[in-house]
Amino acid sequence: MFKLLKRFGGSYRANLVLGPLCKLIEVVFDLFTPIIVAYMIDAGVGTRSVQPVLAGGGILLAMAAVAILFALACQKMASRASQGMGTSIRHSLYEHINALSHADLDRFGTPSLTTRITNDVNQVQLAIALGIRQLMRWPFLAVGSLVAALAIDVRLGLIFVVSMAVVGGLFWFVMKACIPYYRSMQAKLDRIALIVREGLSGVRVVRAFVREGHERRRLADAAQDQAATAIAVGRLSSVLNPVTFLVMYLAVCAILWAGGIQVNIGELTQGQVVAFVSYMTQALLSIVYVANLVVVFTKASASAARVNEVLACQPSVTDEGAEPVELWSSAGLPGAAERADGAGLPDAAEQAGASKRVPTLALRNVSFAYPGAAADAVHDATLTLMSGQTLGVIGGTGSGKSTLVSLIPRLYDATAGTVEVFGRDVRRWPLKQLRHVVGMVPQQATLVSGTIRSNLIWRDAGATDDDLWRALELAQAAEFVRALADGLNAPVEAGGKNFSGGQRQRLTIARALVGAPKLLILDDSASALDYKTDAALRVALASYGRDAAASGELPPAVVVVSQRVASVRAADLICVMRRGNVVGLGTHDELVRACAIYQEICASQGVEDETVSPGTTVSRHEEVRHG
Ligand SMILES: Nc1ncnc2c1ncn2[C@@H]1O[C@H](COP(=O)(O)OP(=O)(O)OP(=O)(O)O)[C@@H](O)[C@H]1O
Repeated sequence: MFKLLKRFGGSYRANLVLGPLCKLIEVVFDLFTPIIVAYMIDAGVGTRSVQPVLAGGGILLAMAAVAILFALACQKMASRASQGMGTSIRHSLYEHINALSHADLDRFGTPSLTTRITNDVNQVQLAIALGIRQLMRWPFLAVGSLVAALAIDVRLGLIFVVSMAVVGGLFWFVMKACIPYYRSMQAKLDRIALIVREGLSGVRVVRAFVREGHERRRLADAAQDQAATAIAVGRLSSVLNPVTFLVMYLAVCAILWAGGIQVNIGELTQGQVVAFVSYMTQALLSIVYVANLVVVFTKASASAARVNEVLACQPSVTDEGAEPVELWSSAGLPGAAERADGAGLPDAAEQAGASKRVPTLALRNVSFAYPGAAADAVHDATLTLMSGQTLGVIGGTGSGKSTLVSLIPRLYDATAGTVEVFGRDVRRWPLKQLRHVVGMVPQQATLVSGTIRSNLIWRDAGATDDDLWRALELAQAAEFVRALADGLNAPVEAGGKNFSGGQRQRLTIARALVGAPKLLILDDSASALDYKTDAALRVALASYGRDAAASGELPPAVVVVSQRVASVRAADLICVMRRGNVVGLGTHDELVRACAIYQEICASQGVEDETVSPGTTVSRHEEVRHG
C-alpha cells in the first residue's frame, strides 16, 4: 500500500495531508461537545437559567457549522485523491499489462489481471478515501475521549479503561482470526471471475454441448467456496457488535451508579457524569470503526500486493539492445546495414535485388518451451524464407505450429537459437518496427467494438479508404462489407459478434494487410472459410505478391499455418510439424515422396497425388531439407 502511495500519491500530496487535518479539526469539536453540554446542564438546567443553555447551544451550532465546512473539505480532498490515484493506478496497470509478453500474461492469467485492474484497484481506492476521512478520526477520538474522561474523574476512568481494554482485546483477537480469510477472499474472487469469463465467452459452445448445468454448478461451487469464507468471517465477527454494546451499556450502568454516588456527595456534577458517559460511548464506538478500518486496510493491502506484483513484473520481451532499423520509405524495407555483405544500397532497384539475397525470415535451430513445461513446444527448427515465397506450416493439433510462428513477431522469445527477419535477430529489432514489418493474423479472430474502419486501421492509422478496400478485396471481405449499409463505417460489436466466424477471419486478414507487411503470417486464420473462399484468398495473395514485384517493390513473404493440405499445397516450402519437431521440409511433391507424416495427413484428407503410390513406404521422412 505504501509503495502505491509513494508511486502515485505525488500529485495528491496536499490532499493526503490537508484532508486528515480537516478531519482532526472536526474531531476537536467532537471532543469539546460533551464539555459544552455539561456546562449547559450544570449552569443552565441545574439552575433553571436559560442564558447558559442559549449560549452553549449557540456555540454548538457554530461548531457544527464550522465542522460541516471542514468535513466537506475533507470529503472533497478524499474523493479527489482516491479517484485520481485509482485512475492513475488503473492506467499504469493497463499500460504495463500491454507491455508484458505472452509468457508474462500466461503467468498471471487474464481473469486474475481483470480482477486486479478492477476489484483490487477499487479496494485500494476505498482504503485511500477512508484513510483520509477516518484513519485519523477514530483513533484520535478514542484517545481524546479517554484523556478527557480521565480529566473529569480518574476513579470513574477505571471503568472506562477496563471496558476499553475488554472491547479492544476482543477486537484484536477476532481481527487476527479474520485477516487470513480476508486475504484468501481475493484469490477466490479470481476463480469466480475465471469461471464467469469462460462461461460467458464460450456461451455458444456451452449451449451447443448442453453444458449449462455443468457451468452453473462450477460457478455455484466457486461462489459457495467464496461464500463459505465470507460466512466464516461473518461468524467470527458477529460477536463483535453485541459484545461491544453489552460492555458499553454495562459500563454506562456502572458509571451512572458510581457517578450518581459522587454527585450525591458533591464530588461530581450531573453535567460531568453526562459528559463522561458521552466520552465513553464515543471511545467504544471508535473501536468499532477502527476495526472496520482494519478490515478495509487488510483487504486493501492484499489488493495492493497483487497490483504491485503486476507492476513489478519486468516484461520479458523488451526493446533492450534494439537499434532502429533504417526503413526505406518507398518500400518499407530494412536498410543497407541489414545486408548480408553490409555493402551500401544506392538505389531502389539495387535495394530490391540485394534484399532478395537476405532472407525475409530465417529460423536457426530455434527451440521454445513454455514456462514450466517439461518439453519444448518447438524443438530445433531451422528454415529460411525469401521475399515473395510462401511457407506452409502443417501438422496435427498441438504439434507446435502456432508456437513456431508466434516467435517471429516476438509474442514469445525463443529459448534457444535465433529468429531473424531480414537478416537481423528479432531481439535486435525495435518491437514496434518489427510488428509493423510482420503482419500477423492470429488463430483467434479478434475484433473490438467500433467500426470496420476502426478495426482495420490498427497497423496504419493513416490508411486511406483505397488502402482499406484493397486490403478487403485481397482478404475476400470486400463483397460483404460493400453490402453493409454503412460500408467501412458499419458498426462492429464487442468481439465482432455481429459477424460470422468466416467474416471475422476475413476482416482480421484485411487488418493485417493494411500497412503492407513484408512478412504476412496467417495462423490458421482461414479455417472458418469455405474451400472456394480459401482458394480465392490464396490466389489473391499470390497475385498481390506478383503485382508488388512487378512494380519494383519487395513482395511479401507469406507464412500460412493450416491443418488443410489444400491451404499449403502450393506453398514454395512446407514445414511439417509433429510434437514440436520439424519432421519434413520441402515442397508438396517432395514431401509426398519423402515424409510419411505428410503422407498420413494427405491420406487422412483424401488428397490424391500421382507422386505417391498406395502403400509406398517412406523411410527417410525424418530427413528435412533446410531452405
Ligand atoms: N500458453 C501456453 N502455455 C503452455 N503451453 C502451451 C501454451 N500454448 C500452447 N501450449 C502447448 O504447446 C504445444 C503446442 O501448441 P500450439 O498451439 O503451438 O499447437 P498447434 O500446432 O498450433 O495446435 P492447433 O493446430 O491445435 O492450434 C501444445 O502441447 C500446447 O499444449
